[in-house]
Amino acid sequence: MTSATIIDGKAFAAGLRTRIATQVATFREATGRAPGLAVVLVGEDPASSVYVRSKGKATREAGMESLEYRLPADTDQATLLALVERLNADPAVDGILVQLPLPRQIDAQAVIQAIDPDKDVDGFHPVNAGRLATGVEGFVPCTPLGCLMLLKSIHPSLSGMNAVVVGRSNIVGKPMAQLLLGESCTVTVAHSRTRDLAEVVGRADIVVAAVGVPGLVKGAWIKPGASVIDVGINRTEAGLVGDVEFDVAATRAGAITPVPGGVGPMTIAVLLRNTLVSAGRRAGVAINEAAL
Ligand SMILES: Nc1nc2c(c(=O)[nH]1)N[C@@H](CN(C=O)c1ccc(C(=O)N[C@@H](CCC(=O)O)C(=O)O)cc1)CN2
Repeated sequence: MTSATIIDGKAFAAGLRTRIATQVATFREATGRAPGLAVVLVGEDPASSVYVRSKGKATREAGMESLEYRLPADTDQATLLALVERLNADPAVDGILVQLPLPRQIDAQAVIQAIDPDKDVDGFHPVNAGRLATGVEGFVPCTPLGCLMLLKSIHPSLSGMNAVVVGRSNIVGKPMAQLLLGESCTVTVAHSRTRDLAEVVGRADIVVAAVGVPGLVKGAWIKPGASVIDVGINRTEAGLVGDVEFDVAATRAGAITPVPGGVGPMTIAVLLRNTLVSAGRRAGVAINEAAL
């Protein structure tokens, strides 16, 4: 029996997108132009193509300008870097995003590092990782910031809570840990070499699972009443599943995100938020971030 509150990320993201659209309209009145987001897709990975299409649609629905660049799968690194340089120099572009994963002939780190950190609305550039780690204003990666927003909708203060992040990727695990530390949580980052994961997870008031292994986090490990955020999006024969064994976890957790409809929709909504914030900073127009 499900006893947990199911955190409706789809509804939360829809509300965020509406609030963003309101401030985009104000920005347009003040500047006479729309915030611009450039999205670059290399190749035809089916999931990436869907995400890029969704980003373009959401960008336009928020009243922003969407610039889409679709390059063939055999694009070489120099061509991609030249496009990034062009976008860096374009005053109509407030945010640049190169969809990941990239084909193997391209060094993703080199591409990320070529993006102007002040247009890096993905928050993947090492400058933005450093800003997050040191508490300086920058851009925070969309998925972990979306997870934090969902958590704060349940617990307005996270101070003093034990948080366990399962996964140590640069895109989710590490920035998630930094964000939770910034909220005064006691943070543990668990990974593939962690001993006794069950015991580590069992101590957590907050569990964020971001490993990409279907059902790795067992429901029986969850401390009764804990909040569980499942970042996993795994395509299996049974359909789309997360990293958490949802059915059992939902009988123990206080609150839990579903897959799909939990964290996923927040990724695109936060991308729009970061683009609006970037446009505001670049144009010297105040954006009310607290109202987003
Ligand atoms: N440059 C980037 N690349 C990638 C990112 C990113 O943030 N920046 N994240 C992911 C993919 N992603 C956005 O790009 C993304 C993933 C999932 C969803 C989403 O809404 N998921 C739905 C399920 C959709 C489905 O059926 O596949 C859900 O969980 O409900 C949106 C965006 C990797 N690459």
